[in-house]
Amino acid sequence: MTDSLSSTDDDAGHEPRTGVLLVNLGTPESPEPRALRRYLAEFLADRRVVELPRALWFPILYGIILPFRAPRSAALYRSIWTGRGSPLAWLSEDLAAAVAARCADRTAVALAMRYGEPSVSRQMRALRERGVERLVVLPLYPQYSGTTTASVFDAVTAELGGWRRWPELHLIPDYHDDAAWIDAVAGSIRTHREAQAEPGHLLFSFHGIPQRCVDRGDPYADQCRASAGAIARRLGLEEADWSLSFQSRLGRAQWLTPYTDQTVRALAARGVRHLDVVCPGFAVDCLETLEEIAVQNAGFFREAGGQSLRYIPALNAEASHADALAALVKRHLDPGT
Ligand SMILES: C=CC1=C(C)c2cc3[nH]c(cc4nc(cc5[nH]c(cc1n2)c(C)c5CCC(=O)O)C(CCC(=O)O)=C4C)c(C)c3C=C
Ligand SMILES: [Fe+2]
Ligand SMILES: [Fe+2]
Repeated sequence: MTDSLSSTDDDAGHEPRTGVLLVNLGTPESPEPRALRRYLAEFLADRRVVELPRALWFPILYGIILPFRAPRSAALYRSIWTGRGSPLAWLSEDLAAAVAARCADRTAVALAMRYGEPSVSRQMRALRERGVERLVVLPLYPQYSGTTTASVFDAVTAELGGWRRWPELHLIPDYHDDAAWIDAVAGSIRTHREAQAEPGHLLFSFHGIPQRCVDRGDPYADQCRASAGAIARRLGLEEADWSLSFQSRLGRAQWLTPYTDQTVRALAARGVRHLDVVCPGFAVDCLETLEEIAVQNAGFFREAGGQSLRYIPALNAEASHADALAALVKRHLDPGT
């Protein structure tokens, strides 16, 4: 655990000890089919992620999806694996350490994964052992979705179901329009584009969700559009300079459109030679950015006649990112500041 609790804090007055739980999605433990099966089985059995009746879904999951997808996904993960393991895991750890360094005394910061380890339960218990009486939960998803954010909150409240004494609990549902976060993303885009000889068209690509979720009231798509609009305005872009699309579709149902793969092909066909792609729904880089965008979609763009697709990395553990998240937590606890 990363924290700023020190031995002298016990004498520091009446402020409750605060815990900040950052939660990301999770990632397989190794890029091997067995680990992928375990990870995907937990992820795709979550009712927040796949809403089909279990009697219908489990035979498809165990009979078709896991046997076919686990080896294929393992090979993709192998292509992005590093000496420190899965990028999502260690980039999230580095981000949590950077946020902890910016938090007040008597504040402990922990990182949990919704699927796999370290689990939400384990990290909540660790914070309890540190004497935390006030808990802030910040899912590392800028835009709220029932499929991601609500699933994190489910895990938190399921763990609390077994606690005699609840902490003072604060849930941060999203930060899609947070000014400091918008500035951080815009600043990163500007820096990357200024380093290019020729400016490109800017594509905002967000992870998709099934259209049905949005039809039933999920605010995710509206928040993605609001984030992209605010970042584009901050950059002073004209409407014609940027586009928005949704990636990572799974299965045959209708997902949010336009799809990223079709969009990059259409932009190339329209004569766009250089395409800058940014994924502001991902706090840190992961399979869906490093492989799906930077490799797979870069290939689609070139096949369709484009010259170069330039992926702009996630904010990861950058100072501007940690500053924005630490300020978000602080403001949530002290709205006057
Ligand atoms: C950023 C927000 C995310 C939303 C919304 C989301 C919805 C969603 N995802 C799936 C299925 C899969 N996603 C996978 C990987 C993955 N997804 C996110 C984030 C969101 N998902 C991240 C950060 C990652 C990368 C994890 C990593 O280890 O790097 C995968 C696994 C990879 C693969 O096999 O392709 C699946 C499967 C659904 C069904 C869904 C909404 C219903
Ligand atoms: Fe609160
Ligand atoms: Fe996903």
